[in-house]
Amino acid sequence: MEQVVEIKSLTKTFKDKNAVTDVSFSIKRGEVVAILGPNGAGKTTTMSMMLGLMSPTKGNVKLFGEDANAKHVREKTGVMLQEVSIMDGLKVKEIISLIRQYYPNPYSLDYLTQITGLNQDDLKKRTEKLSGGQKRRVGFALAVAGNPDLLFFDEPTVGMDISARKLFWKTVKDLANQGKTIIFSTHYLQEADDVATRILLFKEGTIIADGTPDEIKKTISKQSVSFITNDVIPRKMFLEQSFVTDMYGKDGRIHIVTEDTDLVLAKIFELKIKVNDIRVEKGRLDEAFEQLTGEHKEVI
Ligand SMILES: Nc1ncnc2c1ncn2[C@@H]1O[C@H](COP(=O)(O)OP(=O)(O)OP(=O)(O)O)[C@@H](O)[C@H]1O
Repeated sequence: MEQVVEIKSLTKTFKDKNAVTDVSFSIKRGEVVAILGPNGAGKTTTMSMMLGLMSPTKGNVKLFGEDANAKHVREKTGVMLQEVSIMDGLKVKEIISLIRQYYPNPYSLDYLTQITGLNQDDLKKRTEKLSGGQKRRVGFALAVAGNPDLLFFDEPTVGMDISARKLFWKTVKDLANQGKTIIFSTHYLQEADDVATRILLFKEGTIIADGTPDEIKKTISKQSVSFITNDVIPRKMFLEQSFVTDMYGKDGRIHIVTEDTDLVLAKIFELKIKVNDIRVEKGRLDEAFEQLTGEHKEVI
């Protein structure tokens, strides 16, 4: 299958701090890739380099086998950044029409209004009079206007209300079904789980996991048993059990990460530990995220 994005040994250093360190990956046509990671993990920096908006300190980026700034690469690429900046002084309809003109095979204005939920009143508004949420809808329309093969969205749903979000993801799925390649960053893990065919998980400037949401959940996120207790938990004894892989406290609950929740429950009952509100949890993406990025732990 055609490689749309190829990134080799990408590094970006700001003063003497590495924001991105030796990152390599490629993305094929039709993939929907979520870029996840905690704040400061290097997601935006990587996206900026992919788009040719920032030059790498080392390594290189190819989009459609060429430089991201090449004219016909730009014609095939649509972008919606975190800060949607739209030219003031124009009506929404005028700016969408203006952007459509740059492209050889743009979507119709009707299609763009339908997929973004902009109504006739919105189209007549001057861009500086738009609310934050309306601005994002316009930003989305502008990103898609040229009927691009490759779309980048940096935290696209921040500031969108629930109906705008729903419509946005429905459209992304429709665009993916048309064979478009889509790359987005988000802090809403459910969005990645629902929409992405692949997740790239960043931490401290490197990729620490790369796979489908199911692969990431299955291979890394273990099952766990969690509960509330006032008893002293024999931590060392639990950690010595072959089926226990981790144990930690979070939000007043003890979590025992395991390959076999039945054995953990049996142990709890055998030891007669007084526990309340027992929850047995199978792998979830947020757990995988927490385990992989180490964002959850308190010492117990
Ligand atoms: N222009 C800059 N100058 C100096 N340091 C920068 C610059 N841009 C980013 N950084 C640093 O690079 C690191 C990665 O930042 P980046 O914005 O790529 O993270 P991110 O994963 O997108 O985070 P967030 O989820 O908060 O948007 C951070 O430590 C950040 O402080």
